Amino acid sequence: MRASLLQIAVDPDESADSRRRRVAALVRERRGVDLVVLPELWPVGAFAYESFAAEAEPVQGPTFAAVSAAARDAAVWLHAGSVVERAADGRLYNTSLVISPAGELVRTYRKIHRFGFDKGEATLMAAGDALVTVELPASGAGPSVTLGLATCYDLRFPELFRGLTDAGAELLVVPAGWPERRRAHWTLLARARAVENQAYVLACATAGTHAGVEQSGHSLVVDPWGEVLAEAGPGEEVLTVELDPATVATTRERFPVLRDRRLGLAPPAGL
Ligand SMILES: O=C(O)CCC(=O)C(=O)O
Repeated sequence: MRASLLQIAVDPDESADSRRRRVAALVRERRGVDLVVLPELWPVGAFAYESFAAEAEPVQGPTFAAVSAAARDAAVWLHAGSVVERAADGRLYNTSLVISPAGELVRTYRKIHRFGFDKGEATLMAAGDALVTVELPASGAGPSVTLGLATCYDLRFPELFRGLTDAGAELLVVPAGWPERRRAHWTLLARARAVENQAYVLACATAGTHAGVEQSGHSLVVDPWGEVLAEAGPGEEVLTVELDPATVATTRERFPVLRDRRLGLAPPAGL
């Protein structure tokens, strides 16, 4: 299968509406690939905390309207990155959307680990509490493949990814708005999650600078052996890779580390 990661620049001189139109046009250009992935909170900017409330939208709000039509026109599966969701009870969530080639919303994922410690997203947004996978059905000569969903800061929590692996995930998809100053962690953790779960990692970051935070760019795709198949530079870029989902099963068969897990170990003895 072919996948494209759209590493979108998020800069303050472009409105969310203008970026939605621009991103929809980029998605339309991806006709012919199977899966397109967008970054975290690209309409508003992951660090534009002051704009979260004003730019919050329902799951099927303006971002969904713009990109679902583009997914349908291009006939691609679209992981649309995330939006600031305003839920029915008024709470905000960092919510990812997965859209079918027919333009239908098939799955949402509310970011589980909120970034900022006692500030920013961690105080402005509510946390999701459910693991989410989505199976893309077989198409043409390609087999079905199961995506496991995570968002940005989630990348630091290996147990979430192990849970996705246990639920059958073969491609771990991680939209992000990762700061440049911690880029070394981004690439290291993306490779670690691929190696330890023997799965593909598709990690799609933003570029540009917003709210004074320079974004890392350097989206990357890692194979189940931990090899980086492709890595973007710092600016806006489309990264397209060829993946073979069968590699996940063959890697797990030939080097069956997951089989050697020891669950239910006794806790350390007390004093
Ligand atoms: O963990 C990090 O260093 C960055 C996380 C982050 O920026 C986010 O989750 O929005």
